[in-house]
Amino acid sequence: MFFLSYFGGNHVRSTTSYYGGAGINADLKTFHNQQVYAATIVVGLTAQNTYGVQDQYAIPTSFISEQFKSIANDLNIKAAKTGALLDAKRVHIVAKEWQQYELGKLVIDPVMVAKGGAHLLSDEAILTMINELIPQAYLITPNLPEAQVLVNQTIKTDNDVQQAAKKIQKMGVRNVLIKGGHRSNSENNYADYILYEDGSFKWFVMPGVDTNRTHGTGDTLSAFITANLAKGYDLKMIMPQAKKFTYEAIRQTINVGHGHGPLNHWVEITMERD
Ligand SMILES: Nc1ncnc2c1ncn2[C@@H]1O[C@H](COP(=O)(O)OP(=O)(O)OP(=O)(O)O)[C@@H](O)[C@H]1O
Ligand SMILES: Cc1ncc(COP(=O)(O)O)c(N)n1
Repeated sequence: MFFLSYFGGNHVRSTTSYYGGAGINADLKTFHNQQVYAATIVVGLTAQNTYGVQDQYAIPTSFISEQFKSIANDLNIKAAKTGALLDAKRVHIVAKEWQQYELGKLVIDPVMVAKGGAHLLSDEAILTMINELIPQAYLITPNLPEAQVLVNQTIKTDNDVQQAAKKIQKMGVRNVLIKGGHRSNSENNYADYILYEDGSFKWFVMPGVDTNRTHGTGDTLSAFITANLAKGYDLKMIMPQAKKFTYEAIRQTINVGHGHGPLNHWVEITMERD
């Protein structure tokens, strides 16, 4: 799924999940926290909770196109993000519609597999994403397993991460953020790596929080970035605050559900204030 947000002329988008922790819900909560107006284009629905994804339902492509038209004919969109796009047909329609309209900066969160193991992007959709969507994007934010699939290589060392980011950038996306939530180091730190469009790069390192309440961490990080791109902030300024927001949303835990719980989207980290 996939959706949009809007702030006095700005827009964002993402995925859906209906118990409230990941996908569209994590995105909407983050956009609201960051004070951007959020609107959505829903590409698919999931039945899920903190135990996992129980079912999913793909929205007909004609209806996805109709949603694009409704949004583009009315709102002044400045940035948008994708979430789970499910299959090749849906990646194709999103890429095609994106090309038609002026919708600002596109952030791709290439959601492939949910924490519980459910596949939210088919194998054949990955090629469509590489060929049709990635070349249109301002930023892509794969986690380590997703980066491995995109480059078709195992990623173990810091050097592997850097090489993978270069390879993904060559696919046509301007900036590449490889999230490190699936690989803590010997000091229990999680390191995210970003390769910027000017060729410079940076590692963002934060201590690991010992918790299983990490449902929607990637959605939250990419939604924070998208919201602040919509507000006009520079990506290099946004990154440290995005990492801090996600870290605090994990650390200041809330007790919801019995499995992989959601983050705390009430934390107060903004671009203006720590
Ligand atoms: N236990 C943790 N403690 C601290 N930071 C974490 C932890 N788990 C993940 N992170 C951070 O959360 C962000 C998201 O990374 P991650 O690799 O988990 O994304 P993801 O797998 O796409 O998440 P999701 O699929 O839940 O949306 C990164 O900044 C990562 O470093
Ligand atoms: C619709 C949707 N989008 C994204 C995720 C990723 O979140 P996680 O990996 O934490 O399960 C999800 N579970 N559901």
